This record gives sequence, structure tokens and C-alpha cells, in this order.
Amino acid sequence: MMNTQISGKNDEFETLLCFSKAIAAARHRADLWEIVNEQLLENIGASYYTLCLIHEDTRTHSPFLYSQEKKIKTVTGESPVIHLQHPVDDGVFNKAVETEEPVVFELRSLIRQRNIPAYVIHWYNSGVKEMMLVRVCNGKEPKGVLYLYAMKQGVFSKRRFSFFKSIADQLGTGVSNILANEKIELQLEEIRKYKIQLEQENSYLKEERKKEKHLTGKAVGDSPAIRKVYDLVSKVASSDATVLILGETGTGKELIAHQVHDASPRRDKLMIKVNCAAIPASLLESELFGHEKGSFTGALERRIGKFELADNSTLFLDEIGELPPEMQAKLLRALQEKEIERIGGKSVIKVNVRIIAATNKNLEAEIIAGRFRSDLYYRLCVFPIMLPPLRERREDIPELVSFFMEKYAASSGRKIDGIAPKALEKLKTYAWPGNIRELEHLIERTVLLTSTNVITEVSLPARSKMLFAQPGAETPVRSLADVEREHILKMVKLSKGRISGPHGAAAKLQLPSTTLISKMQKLGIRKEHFIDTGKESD
Ligand SMILES: Nc1ncnc2c1ncn2[C@@H]1O[C@H](COP(=O)(O)OP(=O)(O)OP(=O)(O)O)[C@@H](O)[C@H]1O
Repeated sequence: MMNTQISGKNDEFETLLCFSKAIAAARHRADLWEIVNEQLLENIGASYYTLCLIHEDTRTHSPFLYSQEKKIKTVTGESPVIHLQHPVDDGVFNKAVETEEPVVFELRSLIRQRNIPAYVIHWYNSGVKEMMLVRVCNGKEPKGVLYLYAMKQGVFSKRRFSFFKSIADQLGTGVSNILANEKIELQLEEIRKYKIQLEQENSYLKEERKKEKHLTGKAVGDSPAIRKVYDLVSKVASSDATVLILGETGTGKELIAHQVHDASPRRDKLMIKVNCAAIPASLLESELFGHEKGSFTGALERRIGKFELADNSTLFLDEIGELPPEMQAKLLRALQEKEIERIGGKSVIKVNVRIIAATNKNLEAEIIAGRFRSDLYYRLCVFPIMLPPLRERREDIPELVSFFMEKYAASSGRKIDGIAPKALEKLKTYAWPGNIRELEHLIERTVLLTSTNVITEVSLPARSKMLFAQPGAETPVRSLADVEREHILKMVKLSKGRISGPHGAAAKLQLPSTTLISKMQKLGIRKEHFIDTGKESD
């Protein structure tokens, strides 16, 4: 109606002002829809509108907003009719894109032309008489076209073209803001999804770890040697002190690291592990401290390092003795400063990480050889825990054997009721250079190979044919008691079991026989260890 149309410049100016204010506050398509529908259409005198945007391919366009559809999705970045793609060169749209001035079409004559787009026929059939197209730009670049439809002719008069153009300019700014906002919301939505996914993965992993621990992570054994270790674990766990776990391969260093973490106030977070020997030196820095995108060839994405991942938790640095010298310096700095820097990063990141390190190397010897920094050693060796080799806790062998039999019988669906005393004795007298891991693998193999419910045979490596390890066998660290025990046994066997007398073992060892006998008792050497029954060659 004429009385609702803008009649004078002042009204147009006021409309523009209101429009521009509303547009500046619009964040979503639905806001824009509301503004155009409720503030603009009536003032212009149009009944409907469609705002079409040019796609990235620059050859097609589709509706971004249109008057009939309010259910505009705000976050998906997709118009409900996005699938309706039209060519830019459809004989109508391109005419508006090519000129700054609005283009007005009278529909009755337009539809008489050939190859007219289907949407023109649709509007003609809906009773539209006149259609005006105004180019919408972002700066100077054409982004799309605003279609305005009137149910009578003469609404879009030339005299109001500059007003229509100003409206389209405002709309262009509004659309750019909304598209940018939608992009940010999309990214935020993605981050939210990742966050939920990560939280779910995290709790899943924690559950799995709990299950796994229930099955495998139990520290078996009650010998005096291992009890000393449990005692140290319980003393240090509640503090934030750095722990250095030392011991031969397979003695359970990782298991003990988990026990320290699980008994600490940080137990609700996952303990993060880095195996310093398993990662190439060139990748270790990024593994520990992370990197920014593009900081080196191949750094395609930003990566969070294990130090950051272990924030408020525990970082277990396994095989610390293998850490290359330049990384030793960087690790020392991180431990001293309690902050790290990602490769290519511009700022330092504060971290609160409890360190547990482990090694089977003699770090003091490594320092003397110039391969390990003494200052790092002293930083790490705040609270050392030395794990005994299995041969020094033989009392635990029966319990460990039962534990592994049960574990591997269950996982392979076998029924194993026990182990014959003779086979167990054989295990108790072996030197176990690979410690508990070697015992575990042997039991796993035996459970699979045995055809009865009771294990009667265990197949130890060739060197086990002798009681304990042969001199020179590869046992990296051996206690004096162990060497003594082995030598006494050798001499007693050589003396055919005789202890005293000129051909007895005591004479060979240049000891009084009473001293030898008490030593043998102390070392747990019994008759069956050196008397060959003829049934079994140990
Ligand atoms: N006290 C124990 N009770 C039951 N299983 C144990 C015990 N100690 C170690 N194990 C098992 O022995 C295997 C080796 O242990 P772990 O990996 O902790 O040894 P490690 O000293 O860290 O070895 P490496 O120096 O080679 O890394 C694991 O399967 C572990 O579960």
C-alpha cells in the first residue's frame, strides 16, 4: 500500500539507519531473515525476496535467505534450499551481477523469452508482476544478488535506485559477518565434538587400563627383596618427588612405575609413557615437547608433546639411559624450569608433571663414559628404587608361576591345574637373565604346548642344563651371593657331593667344612641341588 511505502528521502534515510543498526547486531541467518522480513519488505513495497549467493566455483548460485523460509539453520552453514543450484549465466542473475545499477524485469514480458530460469516461471505463477535484482557486494567484489518481488508494477522506480543500492550494500556487510560467524561456530562445534570424543576416549582408556591392570598389572611376590620395593613405593607415591627405577631388563620397572602413579594423588589421570630408546633422536624433541604447525618439514599440524599431555599427571620416561645428549640438556631444562617450549613455539608453557624414569643401564658408569650428564642424573635420582633380579627373589618363583599359568590358561581357554614339583624346581634353579619377562614368556609358551592339565616339562634355554648360569653367561648384573652360590655348587658337584675330607668341596674352596655347610644353608643350597638322581639332568 502506498501509505506504507517510503515516500520521501527522510523516510528512506531513517529506514537505512535502522536497517544498518539491526544488521550490525545480526549474528545468524535467522536474525537477518527477521530484519529483512519485518523491517524492510514493507518499506520497500515488495512482497517477497530471495538473497542468492555465488558459490566458490563462481559458476553457480543458490538461495541463502528467502522470505518464505524461516527455519534457517544457523550453524550448519547450509540454506535449506542450498541444493537448488542455478547457473550464474541464467540470463537474469548475470544481468544484475554485471551492473552496479538495479535491474527491473516485468515478468509477463520476461517469461515470453526463451530459456527463462524455472524460478521466474514459479514467481510469475505466484502472481508476481515485477521483479528487481540488486547486486550485493563485499567491498567491490560481487557476492550475490538480492531479488525483490512485487505483486504490482511500478514499485521499483528508478528514482529510488540509490536507496535500493544502499540497502544491498548493508546486506552485503551483514552477509559477510554472518558467514564469518557461521564459520567460527562450525569450527567451535567441531572442537566441541572433538572434546566430547576425547573425553569419551579418555574414560574408555581408563576403564581398559583398569581391566588390564586387574588381569595383568598385579605385582606378585612377597620375598623380602620385593617387599623392600613395595615399602619404598608406598613411601614416595604421595609426594611429587622424581623417582628413578633401576634394575635389569624384565624386572618389572614399568609395573612399579604404574604402582607409584596409581598410589599417587595424580591417579585419576593417565600416566603418560615415553620410551626414549624406541623413538628416533630426530623425533624425540617433538615427542616430548610438541611442535607448532610448519615448524619443520613434515610438521603439517600442531602437535601436543607428552610433557603437556602429562600436565597434572605423571610422565614415565622409560630407558632414560638411551636419551641422546642434546635431549638430556633439554630435558634437564624442562625439569629445572618446570616449563617447556614447543618446537617453533613463541612462548613457554608451564607444566606440572611428576617424573618417573627407568633404566637397566648403570647410569654412574654412563656418566664416567661421558654418555650421560651428571647434572641430569642428580635431578632424576632424587628417590631411587632398585628392583632385584629374579634370581635374588627365587622364593617368589612359585607364586609368579601360578599367576602366569592362571593368566595364560584363561586367555588361551586351557585348563591348567598346576605344575609338577620337578618342573617347578627346575624353574627355581635357573638363572633368569631375562627376569620376570623371561619367566612369563616361558609359562605362556608352556601353557600353549602342554597337552595335559598339569605342566610336567619346562623347556629352558640350553644354558639352563647347568644349575644356574654358567660363568660368562650373559647375566648383566649379579650379586656376590649368587656368584658364591653358583661356585659352591660347582665345587660340590665336582666333589661328587662330598663336603669334607681331602677330596671334598671345602678343601677345594679352602674353607673349614663347618663354614662351608653354614654358607650352604644360608644360600639355600640343598642336597637335591647337587645330587644327580639320574632322572633329570638339571
Ligand atoms: N611382580 C610382578 N608380578 C607379576 N608380573 C610382573 C611382575 N613384575 C613384572 N611383571 C611382568 O613382567 C613383564 C616385564 O615387566 P616390565 O615391562 O615392567 O619390566 P621392565 O623392567 O620395565 O622391562 P624393560 O627394562 O625391558 O623395559 C610384564 O609383563 C610385567 O607385567
